[in-house]
Amino acid sequence: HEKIDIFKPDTHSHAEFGEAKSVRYLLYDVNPGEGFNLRRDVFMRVANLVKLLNEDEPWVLVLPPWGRLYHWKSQDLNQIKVKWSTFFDLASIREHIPVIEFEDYLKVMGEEVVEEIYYLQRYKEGWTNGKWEEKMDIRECIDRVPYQKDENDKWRGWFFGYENVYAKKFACLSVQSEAGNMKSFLMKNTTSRSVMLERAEQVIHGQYSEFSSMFWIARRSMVFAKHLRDIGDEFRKEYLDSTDENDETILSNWPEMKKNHGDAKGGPYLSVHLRRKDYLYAHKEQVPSLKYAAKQIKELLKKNKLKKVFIASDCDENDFETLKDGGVAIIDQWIAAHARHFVGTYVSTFSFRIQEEREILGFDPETTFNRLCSESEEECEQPSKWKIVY
Ligand SMILES: C[C@@H]1O[C@H](OP(=O)(O)OP(=O)(O)OC[C@H]2O[C@@H](n3cnc4c(=O)[nH]c(N)nc43)[C@H](O)[C@@H]2O)[C@@H](O)[C@H](O)[C@@H]1O
Repeated sequence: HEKIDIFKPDTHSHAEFGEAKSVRYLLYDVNPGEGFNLRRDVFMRVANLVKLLNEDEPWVLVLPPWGRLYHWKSQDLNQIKVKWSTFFDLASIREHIPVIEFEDYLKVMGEEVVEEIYYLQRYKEGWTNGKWEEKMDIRECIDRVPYQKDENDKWRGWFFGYENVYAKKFACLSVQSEAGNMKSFLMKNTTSRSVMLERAEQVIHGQYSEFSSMFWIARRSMVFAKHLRDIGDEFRKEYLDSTDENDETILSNWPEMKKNHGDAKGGPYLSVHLRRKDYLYAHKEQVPSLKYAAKQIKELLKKNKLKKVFIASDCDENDFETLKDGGVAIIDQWIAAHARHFVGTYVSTFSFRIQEEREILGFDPETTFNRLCSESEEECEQPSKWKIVY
């Protein structure tokens, strides 16, 4: 079973670690309230942790099936146990680290089990003396945790909708840490074949922030699945006169792809990410009315000498048909990422992911780091420019 071929021959082979070190599996999950695009950010942190672990031991990251997402409202679609390959190109991710789908992990284990779970939580006492200090300690659980021991001493909880899965060990771990610093904890304090970090969003990027190449390597490896890109490309061609050849947005294998700002021209359209729903009350000071959004869009079209606009939105009118909600959102992002000029919504991670995609494609940052303003803002601060680093 261990021989499942997820280690690319050119990265880490089992032999490199000697026969004594058998493969270990890292699982993780995120607070159920978090949206798709924040989850992608958490993936990057955990992926880089696995990258670091692989310097010393062969670890494989188990990709947490998508499902039960707060924003995925289409009722008639079966939206749990959704594989990562539905949305992402696993071969591209494997150029960075070894990964495996949860279903395949269960097959490898031969039993529906996770050996140990650490439920990450904050420190009860908060930050002491106001300064950040890296630390982690096994502590009593602060919140009521969604895992309980059954009569056979098996820990039961939500394992992505797989009902028979259980854990052998469970503990709460208070953390104030960069993801990368979990490495020594895992190597010193755990020995089981599989370890799960629950509430993985508790660890931060740290030195692997947007400003470092490590962040961007993980980000670049998250290539969208080809079947979704194809739908987006078809749409661009048919309705927006946009092709990669004309727009200079040809995607190559990410480790070889290195673009300069301004290399990409983009399709002859303006793209807008117009976030509505919860943002209408959560960020009401910074989110425009539809009328004011239309006014800004008209001005931008004129200024950029463009005639067409592509609007990605979570507004109710969208007809999602039979595509899964996550799939539609990816196609929206893909199309928005290929426009000559982009304007997003204040602090939306959905907009941030589009901006990163445009950095990878090589757009001039002036065409990327923009957002819509609300009529009530006196000063409409534009997003910071998180430029790609190689
Ligand atoms: C700070 C963060 O704010 C977050 O929202 P935010 O950033 O907009 O970004 P997301 O976390 O992705 O949440 C928005 C979700 O709404 C849908 N959605 C938003 N915009 C569009 C769009 O243009 N087209 C389509 N098709 N779908 C869209 C999509 O399912 C997406 O995952 C919270 O969800 C996070 O958990 C976190 O708290």
